[in-house]
This record gives sequence, C-alpha cells and structure tokens, in this order.
Amino acid sequence: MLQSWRELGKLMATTMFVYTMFLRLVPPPLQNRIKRYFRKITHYSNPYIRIKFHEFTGEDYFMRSEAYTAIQTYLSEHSSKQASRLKAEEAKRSNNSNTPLVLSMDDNEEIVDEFEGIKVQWISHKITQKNTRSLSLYSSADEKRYYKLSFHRIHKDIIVGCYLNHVLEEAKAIEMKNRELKLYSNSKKKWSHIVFEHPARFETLAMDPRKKEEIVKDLVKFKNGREYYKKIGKAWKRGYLLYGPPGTGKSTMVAAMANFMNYDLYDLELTAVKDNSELRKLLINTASKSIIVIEDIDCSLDLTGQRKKKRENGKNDGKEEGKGGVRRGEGEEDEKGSKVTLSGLLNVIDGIWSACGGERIMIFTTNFVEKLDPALIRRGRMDKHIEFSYCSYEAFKVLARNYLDLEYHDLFPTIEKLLEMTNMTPADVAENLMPKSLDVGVETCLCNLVQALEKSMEEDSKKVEIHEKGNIQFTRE
Ligand SMILES: Nc1ncnc2c1ncn2[C@@H]1O[C@H](COP(=O)(O)OP(=O)(O)OP(=O)(O)O)[C@@H](O)[C@H]1O
Ligand SMILES: [Mg+2]
Repeated sequence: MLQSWRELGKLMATTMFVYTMFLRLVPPPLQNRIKRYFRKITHYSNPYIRIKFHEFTGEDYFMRSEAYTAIQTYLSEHSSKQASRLKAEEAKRSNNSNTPLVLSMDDNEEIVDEFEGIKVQWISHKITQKNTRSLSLYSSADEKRYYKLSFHRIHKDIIVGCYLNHVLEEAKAIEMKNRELKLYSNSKKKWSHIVFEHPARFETLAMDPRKKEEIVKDLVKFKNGREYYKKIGKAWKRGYLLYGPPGTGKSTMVAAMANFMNYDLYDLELTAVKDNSELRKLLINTASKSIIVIEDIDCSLDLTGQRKKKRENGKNDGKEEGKGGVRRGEGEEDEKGSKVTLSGLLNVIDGIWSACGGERIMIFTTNFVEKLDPALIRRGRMDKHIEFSYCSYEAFKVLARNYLDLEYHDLFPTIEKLLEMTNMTPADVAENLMPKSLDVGVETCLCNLVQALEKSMEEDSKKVEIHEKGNIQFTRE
C-alpha cells in the first residue's frame, strides 16, 4: 500500500511538473480552460481521496482546530510504533502516566493506519511561509501545519462515516486516560477542586484477593456498560456502600477506585449543604465519569431510624432532627444547620440526577451499616455492599509487600496465628510495619507487629474477664 502511494506520489509530482511547464507556454486565456480539463482528468485517474485538517482555522487562522488536536492525540498513540522521525514534548502530569515525555510524529512524516481492514495514510505537513508582517524577534517565518488523510475512493463512506468518528472518540479516550484527576469538595453552594494525587491502587489495597477481583470486575463491567445500561433502560449509574470499622480501608478503596476508573472524585459534605434544592444543584453540576462520595453517611444525615418515625416530644409531624442538625422530613425549617432530608437525598439520587447522561458512581461509607435506613441502601440505589473487616493473613501479606518489600519471612506463620486470634485493623497493622527510622530492618518491624498483636490479645482477654465478672455480679444482685 505504502509502496503504491509512493509511486503514485512520484508520478503525480512528475505530471505536475510537466503540467506547470506546459501551462507557462500557453497564452493566459487558454490557461483556465486547460486547468479545468486537467482537474477533471486527475479526478478520474486518481483513485485516492485526500482530506486536509489544518491546525488553525477561522478567518485569520487564529483558532486552533479541535479536529487537528484530536488527530494529533490519536496519531501520537500510533506513531511512536511506526514513524521513524518523532518529536518529544513534555507530558501533562497524570496519575496514570509515569512518562514525562509524549512522543508524536515529526513534521512531514507519514504513517499508515488500519480500520476494519482498510488502510489509510496520514501525513503531517508543515509549510513555512516568509512572514513580512511579523514583529517577532525570534521568528521571521509563519509555520502552517496540517494533517493529510489519504484513502482509496471506494472506502469513502466508511472512512468519512465511521473512521473519522473513531479517531475523534479514541482521541477523547486517550485524553481522558492522560488527564489530571480532580478532587472536588463543596462549600458555599459550589464545587471547588484541587488536583487529585492519591497513590492508592487496587494492587496495594489489603483485602481478600477474591473480593478485590470481584470489585474490579464489577467496575470494568460498569465502565464498558454504556450499551448494556441503554438496553435495560437503566441510568448509567452505580452505587457502592462501603461499611466496616474505622481504619479498615474504606477511604483508601474510594481513592483506588477513582485511580482505577480514571474518574474525578466529588467529596460531598452533606452537612455543608443548605437544603434539598442546593443538593440537587450540586449533584447536577457533577461531570460525567466521576465518583461522588459521601463519607460517614450515618454522621452526615440522621438516617438511623425509620423514616416515618414520629418525634416523641413535639408535634407529631413525621420528621426527625438529624445528628448534624440535618432533618429527615420534607420542608422543615432549621435556622442553624442543613435542611437536607433523607427523602430529599433519595429523590435526587433517583430523580433528575439519574437522568444526567454519562457514567457516574455514588459511594457511601459508614462504620455503622445497621443504623442506616434500609431505603437508602437498597439494591438499585446502593447496588453493591462491600464489607471491610479486620486484617486477615491475606491482607497482611499485601501490607508486608507494600511496606517491607517482603514476600515471606519465618515470622509469617506466627503472625497468621495471632491474626486469627485477635482483631487488628489494616491501618494498625500498617502502622506497626512501617519502619520507625531508616536503619530499622525488616525483622524489627515484624517483631513490632507480633508484640502489638500479643498486646491486643491480652487486652481482649482482660475485656472478657471484666465482662464475665460484670455478669457474675449482675446475677448475684
Ligand atoms: N485495606 C487496606 N489496605 C491498605 N491500607 C490500608 C487499608 N486499611 C487501612 N489502610 C491504611 O490505613 C489508613 C486509614 O485507612 P482508611 O482511611 O482507608 O480507613 P477507613 O476505613 O476509611 O476509616 P474510617 O472509617 O475511620 O474513615 C490508610 O491511610 C491506609 O494507609
Ligand atoms: Mg474513611
């Protein structure tokens, strides 16, 4: 293919040369007519179609073309494998890319791309024009760049109809992959953001590997589920409830999910939301491909009882005051705190927000799942409930790998037994494994952990003793 393009190029160049020489010999009135005929002849004899995408468009060539940028992104992913002349530019910082440089094809370089078995050719052209008007001290020339796409006439419909769309979609996906993630938080009715740079990854998360794999599969299925959600007529949203004791990795899991999905994170502080309508506005203003997390949902709203429970001391209006001054009923006034209600939250999750296109994940975390209103966490709202518990031996092995670069040690079996006999959170195990100074060796760290586990066991047995004594006294009384 490339060979035939080259040959065709040579033939065209020779023909163009002969043609221009010939035009010079012809008197001007005849030139236009000859030009018209020549265009017709070349149109029928040349089987290839060429499309140019200029870098700058608009009347004064001031606007950078989005199509050009997208093509550049798309080709930079393919060109580094094919093109022999590349140019390097500094990459934007991103969680998923460790390479500081991005390679793309150099000017006047060409590559061949394939789509549904059809080969197309891309050439990056640079034209340098003398710029007499330029006041720049550094450059006296105007550089114009464009990409030229060539393909056989018979594939026109597929290339124009599908391939170009494919290029734009792929470019979007590449940009998403390489972008900086953002962490949004809400204050004064608005979202503000900072760059999200959390190192948590599924590989470093200490939990049962089977459970981890199940969660990863679930996320992948969700990510690729655009058509599926359309087919079943459900909004492309998924809810996760993460519950378990403090320090078991719930917040770490949220960060790992954001990194894995390459989604922005919206940390929604419900107690800072004035009322249901503000909540609605905030949620509508979240972007597609994002995770909205409400940490410690049991503390954010009073969602701990039945929604219809009546207040014992006051007028029985079917509403109750929440822990943070947040109420559970509709329309109740509270001058001090947030007036977000459980039903308000449910309405937003199920209502308008669900109708916002694009994939979004909502996560609630809590230490007390049993206190939550079942309506809030029923399947369909919180589709997947993930329990976080105390450190198992499998989880310990991940932490030992993370913190000490250790696959096995003679103390591992002792630690395994101790972990079966007492409860310690991954946060505490991690704290004990962390070397306290640079000269502390692996063995010292493991011994620290063994001691901490033994101490925890002693405390457990003391608690049992006190409990038993209490029971005995109670029965005597
Ligand atoms: N499963 C885990 N895997 C790896 N590190 C963990 C895990 N659990 C806890 N840690 C470590 O302990 C620290 C605290 O964990 P994290 O904040 O995720 O706990 P949490 O479950 O969100 O607690 P809380 O309920 O108090 O919010 C983390 O910074 C992390 O270093
Ligand atoms: Mg947390």
